[in-house]
Amino acid sequence: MRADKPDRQSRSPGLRAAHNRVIGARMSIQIKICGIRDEAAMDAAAEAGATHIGLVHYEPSPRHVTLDQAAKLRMRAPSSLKVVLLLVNQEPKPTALAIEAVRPDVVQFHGSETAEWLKVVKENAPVEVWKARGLQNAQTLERAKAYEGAADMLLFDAPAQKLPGGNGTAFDWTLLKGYDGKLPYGLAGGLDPDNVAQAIRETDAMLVDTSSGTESEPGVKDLEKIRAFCEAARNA
Ligand SMILES: O=C(O)c1ccccc1N[C@@H]1O[C@H](COP(=O)(O)O)[C@@H](O)[C@H]1O
Repeated sequence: MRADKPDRQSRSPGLRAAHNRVIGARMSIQIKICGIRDEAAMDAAAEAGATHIGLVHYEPSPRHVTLDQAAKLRMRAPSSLKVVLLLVNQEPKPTALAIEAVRPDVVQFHGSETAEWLKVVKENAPVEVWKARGLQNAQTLERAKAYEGAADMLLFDAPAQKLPGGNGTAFDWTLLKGYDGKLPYGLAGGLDPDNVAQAIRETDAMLVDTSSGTESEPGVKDLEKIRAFCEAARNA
């Protein structure tokens, strides 16, 4: 399923998959490069055809950017890129301040935020809301349905480790074959230029997201890997 289909949320997963198989070649996957910390990486992502960049505002992460740095990158972002602000378990006031300072297109909640909390954010700010979920088994997939009506998209990632995300580990994508929820989903966790095409072919994800897989070391983007990731995703 791809985001540019207006009826995507009402289509059953079985029909969605069939739809992708029939016209997938004409529809484009959305590509997010997360952990952007400077303009060179942002420009490389835009030139390579990424649709989204992620700015991680989470101090324990090697990709952390301050609100000031995030706001500057946001202001200089090319119009082809949607800017995603990544937050982890922020209290209501810091969340509101972060959204006001950065003015992102999307907020990605990557902690244990509840559906009720996401609804409050959506009611108060003109942003798209994504909820990341670490996927362990069929039960965690089922529990993700709690975000229907609260989030615009789910982002399935590997279960949390040292960090809640950004650990460079993949999960068992076959779990997603059992997904029968109403929300569209994106795929994250250990994606890199070598496995992203397979991930797109084997799942019904509308977006692929990479952080570690496009770095030379934690927190340092590799521009060549960004290009290779986008090319592999576009050609999948
Ligand atoms: O990138 C981070 O440092 C990060 C920190 C805290 C929460 C999420 C984080 N990143 C997100 O994690 C997934 C997977 O990343 P990876 O490709 O496996 O490194 C992705 O959604 C990032 O946006």
